[in-house]
Amino acid sequence: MANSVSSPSVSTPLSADQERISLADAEPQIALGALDGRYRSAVAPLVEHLSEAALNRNRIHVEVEWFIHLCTEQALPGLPSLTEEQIAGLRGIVTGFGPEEVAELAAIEAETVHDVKAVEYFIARRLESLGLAELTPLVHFACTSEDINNLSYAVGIRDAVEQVWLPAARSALDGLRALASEAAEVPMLSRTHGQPATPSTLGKEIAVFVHRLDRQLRRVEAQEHLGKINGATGTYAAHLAAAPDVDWPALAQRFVEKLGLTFNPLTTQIESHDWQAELYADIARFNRILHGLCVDVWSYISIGFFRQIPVAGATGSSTMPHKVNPIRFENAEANLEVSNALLDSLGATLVESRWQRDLTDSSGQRNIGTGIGHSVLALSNVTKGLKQLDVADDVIAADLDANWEVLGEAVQTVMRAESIAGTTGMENPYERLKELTRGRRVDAEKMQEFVAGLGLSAAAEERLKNLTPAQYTGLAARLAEESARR
Ligand SMILES: O=C(O)C[C@H](Nc1ncnc2c1ncn2[C@@H]1O[C@H](COP(=O)(O)O)[C@@H](O)[C@H]1O)C(=O)O
Repeated sequence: MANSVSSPSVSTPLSADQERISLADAEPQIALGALDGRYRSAVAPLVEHLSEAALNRNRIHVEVEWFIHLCTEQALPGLPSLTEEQIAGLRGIVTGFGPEEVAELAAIEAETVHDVKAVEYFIARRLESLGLAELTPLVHFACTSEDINNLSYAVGIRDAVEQVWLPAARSALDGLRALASEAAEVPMLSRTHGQPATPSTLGKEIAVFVHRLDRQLRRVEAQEHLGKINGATGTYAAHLAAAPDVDWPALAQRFVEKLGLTFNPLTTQIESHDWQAELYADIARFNRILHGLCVDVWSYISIGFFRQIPVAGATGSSTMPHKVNPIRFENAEANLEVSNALLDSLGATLVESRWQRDLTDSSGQRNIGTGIGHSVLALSNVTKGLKQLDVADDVIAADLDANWEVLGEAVQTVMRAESIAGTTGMENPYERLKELTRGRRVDAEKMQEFVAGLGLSAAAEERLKNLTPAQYTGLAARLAEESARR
């Protein structure tokens, strides 16, 4: 039979010949990325530490402190002692670095086509008004750009993690701890392989995540931030050429430690970035565990174990008015995945550099803020999502009551103990319970009838007669409570 479907129209698409207002040229600029667009408010605190402007402010900070350090240490003949006022003036270049200065620096960089050289010229411009014009050669003295960059990144990453990521992670953990404690005694059917298994409590299952996330968080807290300032190939060659009698490694170490960093004594041109890879691996592992939590909570919501508290005025679905969707956890899942894609890539690529350096790390590191930003965004959504959950004890209880066969494990284990204690008739406990329960639904009556017919000792029979799936939770409540208190 001939095809009766007519061929598609070849008329011009509707918008092709229509003029549109350019979004790319709009002022103020429209963000390309989601973090600077719809999610800006959740990640704005990171701008202080990991934006390009913050990197430049940190570069100015490092250059200025190096200038002061060289004077304080009298590293070169002829260096003056700086007055308090001059030191304050120099540090004022850092504190006064705002939007106008960002634009000024960008204009200098447009000429130098070298970002760190632009910072050097920017500082030099300001020395005159501080009465320090004759010390212009001291700016960036004996430094290669990476001396400034590695220290600036280390300061920025440290501050971003300490002041933004860790507090966000701790907030999410506080929410989880509260849930673990609230649901510590709520018995819940477990599902291993997705099939009914020995019950637990909802709180204990959440506490497992708290415990795991907390361990990763402690690794992040303990992370060292390494820095170096040893010249173009890590040999202090220029330093020694200019001032042979100075103990430059010791002077450099004092400087790095003054910045609150750990001294790296041996490098090529670049700080090796191994500590960054360690940090990103730890954050990525934290992200992965949190992703697991989001998936589990999503699934518990889906089977009704959590009810979501509707937010006044909010809409679930654009067409199905009854719905409250678990969007906070879904958003977090997606952002944790994006975060890890970047953090994994950074961790893998930053630790390699050809010979004494290549510049791939420079371009890669521009994405640190985005990598950490997507994790911060996910954390903020998890924290919000947890606040909108209500434990549905009734649904969880009904699920448990429909699965008495999970007591099979308890009965066969008691029978083994009875057999060892000398009670007769306890042969083949596992096999007998398998016959009763495997792949079958067993209700309370059937299970109790089975137990009564076993010939157990009076004490064991009493214990099993009173056991329900809801009571067969072992130490789950205690484990959850102890963990929530830690
Ligand atoms: O102290 C130095 O500069 C030594 C030099 N190595 C470099 N070290 C650090 N930065 C350098 C280097 N080379 C270039 N650039 C400048 O890096 C910027 C790279 O820009 P992007 O690709 O956007 O990250 C961009 O601004 C580049 O100009 C060397 O020859 O070994």
